[in-house]
Amino acid sequence: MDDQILVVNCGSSSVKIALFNRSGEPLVSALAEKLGQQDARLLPEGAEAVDLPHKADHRQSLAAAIEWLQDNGHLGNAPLAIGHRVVHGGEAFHQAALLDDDVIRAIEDCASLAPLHNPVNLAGIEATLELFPTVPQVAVFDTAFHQTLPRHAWLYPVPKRFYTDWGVRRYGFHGTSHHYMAEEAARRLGKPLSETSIISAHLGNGCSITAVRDGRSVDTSMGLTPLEGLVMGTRSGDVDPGLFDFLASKGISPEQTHRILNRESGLLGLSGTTSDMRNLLTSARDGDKDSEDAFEVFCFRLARYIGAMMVSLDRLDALVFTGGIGENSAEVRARTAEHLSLPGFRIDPSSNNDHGGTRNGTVSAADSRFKILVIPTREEAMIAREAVALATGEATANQSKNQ
Ligand SMILES: Nc1ncnc2c1ncn2[C@@H]1O[C@H](COP(=O)(O)OP(=O)(O)O)[C@@H](O)[C@H]1O
Ligand SMILES: CC(=O)OP(=O)(O)O
Ligand SMILES: [Mg+2]
Repeated sequence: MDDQILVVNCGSSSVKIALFNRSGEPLVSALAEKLGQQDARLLPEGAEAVDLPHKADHRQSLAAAIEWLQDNGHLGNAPLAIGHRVVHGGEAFHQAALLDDDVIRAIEDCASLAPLHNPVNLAGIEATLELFPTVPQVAVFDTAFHQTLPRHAWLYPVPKRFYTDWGVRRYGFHGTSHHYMAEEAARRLGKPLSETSIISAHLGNGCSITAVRDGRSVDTSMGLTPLEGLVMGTRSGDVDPGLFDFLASKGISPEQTHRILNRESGLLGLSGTTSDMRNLLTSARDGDKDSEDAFEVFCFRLARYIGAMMVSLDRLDALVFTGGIGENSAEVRARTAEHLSLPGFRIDPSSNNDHGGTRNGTVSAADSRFKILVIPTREEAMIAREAVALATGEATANQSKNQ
């Protein structure tokens, strides 16, 4: 009972927790949502929703979620190890790290680069340190997998001192998911990871795309912060930097611009109604022009980035779709592939409609120049794996594969 691994993923308005056994098999998970609101609640997998304290914050929700796991017999006195998703690790972390005062300070130092993410990641860490002071805790960074980017891919063409003085560069995010995509694609293709080259499109609320060459991240769409790149639920992705000046001339402050580009743009900004792709597709099918626009811009920009990622590869074994949108939206995959007929991506409509369910995730047509795969992401399982490895010095069965 005391060999479970607890994984904590504190997002901007939610906390996801998941419990795994020591060999990395999932046991149970729960989502605490609407944090800071009147109706904050805990949604345990396969069980009744539980009300959280009025306007519960991350710490209170996490404590309530852990209590639920214990009261319902899923978790003993304490887990064997705890793994935390930490979004920004700057240049300090090329891999996961056991939490100590120095690591916590380094995460605090990166908070200004990921203001929506790192402070809540730290709140989760503080909460579990308080509850389980003797359990080893591990931080798994979104940025770590991208520390292999070549210099030409991470340097921005701005005065060099911005990098040397302030660390202004491309870091990249969702690395845990892109890393898993590369490993899982390699497994499905029957190749070693070190000989597998893919383009991985992680399309959730946040969206990013990564070129993985022979198992290493070589280009990625997110940058200094998780705002650059693709269109997202509420984030704009790439815009003309001239927009900042223009908005300032209209009396919009830098703080307002930050809020608009992070929270009021993307699918929400264009549709005017929703940041959620599922709702957007329903409105677009009902003929709502703004939702159609949002869908079209999302797919076009994604296709453009897929083309751009090919520049960093000398061979492409598969284009991989993942995340809530990538795994579930046949429309997004089909429309994106339509823009990519010149390089030779072709979707097989019937496999695409069942998300590759009968073909081991393959949704490309027989005459497609490149394989197209749908692979469900397993960020929490990857975090559990890293936590076991660091806390116990053991590699799990999964981890020794493909290396
Ligand atoms: N069946 C579906 N069709 C289209 N989009 C979907 C579907 N299911 C989920 N999504 C979309 O996936 C997105 C959420 O992705 P997810 O990876 O769960 O988010 P997060 O980044 O918060 O983990 C939302 O835009 C949601 O509408
Ligand atoms: C880095 C990032 O964008 O994360 P999320 O998709 O969880 O918002
Ligand atoms: Mg996600």
